[in-house]
Amino acid sequence: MNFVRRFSPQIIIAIMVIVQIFEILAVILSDSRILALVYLFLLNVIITSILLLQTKNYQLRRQDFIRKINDEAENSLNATLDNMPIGVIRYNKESLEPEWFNPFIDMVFKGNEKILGKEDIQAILKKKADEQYIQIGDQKFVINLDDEKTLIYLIDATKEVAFRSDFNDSRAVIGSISVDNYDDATDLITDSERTVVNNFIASSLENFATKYAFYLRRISSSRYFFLCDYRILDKMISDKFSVLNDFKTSSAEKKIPLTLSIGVSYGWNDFPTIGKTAMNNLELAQVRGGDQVVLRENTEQARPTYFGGNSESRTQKSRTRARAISTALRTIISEADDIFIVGHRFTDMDALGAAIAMKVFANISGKEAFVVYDPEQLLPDVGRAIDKMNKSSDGFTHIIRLETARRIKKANSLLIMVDHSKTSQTLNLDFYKSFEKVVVIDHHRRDDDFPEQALLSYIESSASSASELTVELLQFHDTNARKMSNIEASIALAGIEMDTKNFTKATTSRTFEAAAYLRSRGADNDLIKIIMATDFEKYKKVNEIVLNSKIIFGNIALGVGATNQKYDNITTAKAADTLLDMAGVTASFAITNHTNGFVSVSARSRNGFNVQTLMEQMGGGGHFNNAATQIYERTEEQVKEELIKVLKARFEINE
Ligand SMILES: Nc1ncnc2c1ncn2[C@@H]1O[C@H](COP(=O)(O)O[C@H]2[C@@H](O)[C@H](n3cnc4c(N)ncnc43)O[C@@H]2COP(=O)(O)O)[C@@H](O)[C@H]1O
Ligand SMILES: [Mn+2]
Repeated sequence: MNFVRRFSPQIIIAIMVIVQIFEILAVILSDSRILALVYLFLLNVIITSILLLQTKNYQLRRQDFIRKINDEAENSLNATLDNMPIGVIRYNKESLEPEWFNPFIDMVFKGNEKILGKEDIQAILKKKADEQYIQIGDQKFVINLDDEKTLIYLIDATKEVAFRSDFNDSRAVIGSISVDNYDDATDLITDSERTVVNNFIASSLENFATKYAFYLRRISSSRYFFLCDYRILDKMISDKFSVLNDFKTSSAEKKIPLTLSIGVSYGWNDFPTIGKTAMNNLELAQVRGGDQVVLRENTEQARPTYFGGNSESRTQKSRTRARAISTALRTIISEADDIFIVGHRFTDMDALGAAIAMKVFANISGKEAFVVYDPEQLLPDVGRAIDKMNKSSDGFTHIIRLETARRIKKANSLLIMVDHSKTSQTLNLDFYKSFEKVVVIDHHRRDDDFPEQALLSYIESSASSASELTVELLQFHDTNARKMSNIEASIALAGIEMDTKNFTKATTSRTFEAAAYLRSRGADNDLIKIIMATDFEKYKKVNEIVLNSKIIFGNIALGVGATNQKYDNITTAKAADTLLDMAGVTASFAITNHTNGFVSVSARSRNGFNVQTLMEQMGGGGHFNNAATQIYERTEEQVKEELIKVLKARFEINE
């Protein structure tokens, strides 16, 4: 009864009064009832007609009204599209040509003296796929996409981005600086010379602080810390922490062999944990060989970024640390039921030699110890060494297979990881995970994939080999309780020989001391030669890679295996070793298809060329001049291209 609402109450009362009057008149004036009924009928017809007319008028007026509202809405939508600070673009799905856009888009693009074109649509769609803002002129826009209607909405986010960047820039940064090699460099000098060194360090670091305007504080002659915000850290990152090089160069000019290790962390609030992360980063920078910055945000999932690392590790002259580690290790071993020792995957001679030295160490402490190997990952020379051990007169040699180790391991057993510190490189990840107590002894630069709960870690990247490190620990623990057998000493010496390429690389006086100790324990050169002998067919395969090599960038040798052939680690490693022996070669790389389905790269270098960081960029690692990587789902050719790209970036060659 909508139409009734159109009459006001006064009109309805007036109509009803009139009707009432007419009805009274009709009854009074009519001579008969029939006539009265006729009058009343006519009256009803008139009233009904009035009401019907009223309804029709109302409906017509209502349609006009709706039409008017629609017109107004459309006008204001157009006005909004024309005036709102949001860009709308419709594009052709196939050609990506723009079909229509609102005046705002016209204004943004014209303001930048551009006409919206297909390439702009492509750029917008790409940015959207990368979940990024698009920058047009000085403005930044968030992109919203309606795929179905091929509509792009660009929402101005310039202020939001600026605000966010201001916000991020104000994150707190804590840095911890340590001068590498300070103790050794100042050990034997006079007090006045030491003052010169201290002044040099202080003034260099003050210059660093003034250049970037951060707060620097000295803790001791070789330790400093600094505070700043992310805006300042960002500048240091852009300069790739040039302070490392500046410091190294000017200290070399002054004939002071010093470098810096810096640990930096940043984040929101929680300053104690930012500081703690910075300290952990500093430790990581030092064990990776120093002369570098390790930067990691103070969040669980953040990964470290490395800068520098362009110096080879300096030998720690002092053996105090080795003695302290030897003592700490003795305590840990004495608290365990028994000891299991593992090397890395495809355990090599150095890992086996180190494991055997650790087995003897545990035996001297009165504990039963087992060297674990995996027959599925057995290198020929390691296989020969294990055979020799098993045939020796020592009886049960305690060199056991992985499956046996799994069976006999106890809840309170200790795992010693030798010659590796990355959990991803351990002989068997599940076996590693089954231990609550872990010790790590390694000569590789430490990486982030480090065992979380290591009770003790002894990482000395300046040592030639893991065998050298463990033999040194053993020397501090040598008693008459249990002596190394001839075969054990031979295998440990074979480990040192393998990693030093027969004492031609990475040796220090400590390497020769360890070797001399092993000789005194009966290490036998003939036996070592038999164990380390090269298989004739393997030798031919090494040559296959060497013959298929060329010199790139003037002094880099790059050898590639035959595409239809598969090679094992050692063949690839030996090819890289051989290539490095060529005259004028500073670094060598061998790329092959590995028997296990990935593409393998072995990298070797000399003269201060860091191949570790190169291999890290390609997902691998290793040491400063002996590194490698394994790459899945790529061809040899693709890996070669990637390596060349990484080398170009190293040499700052633009494509
Ligand atoms: N993914 C990785 N992450 C971190 N570090 C890695 C990774 N992959 C390899 N590495 C480390 O890189 C170096 C070099 O490895 P490589 O395979 O090129 O060479 C090693 C052995 O294959 C090789 N080797 C073993 N036996 C012999 C032998 N009889 N003659 C010649 N060469 C041999 O020597 C390298 C052993 O190096 P070590 O383990 O550091 O002692 C290496 O450090 C990997 O751990
Ligand atoms: Mn090894």
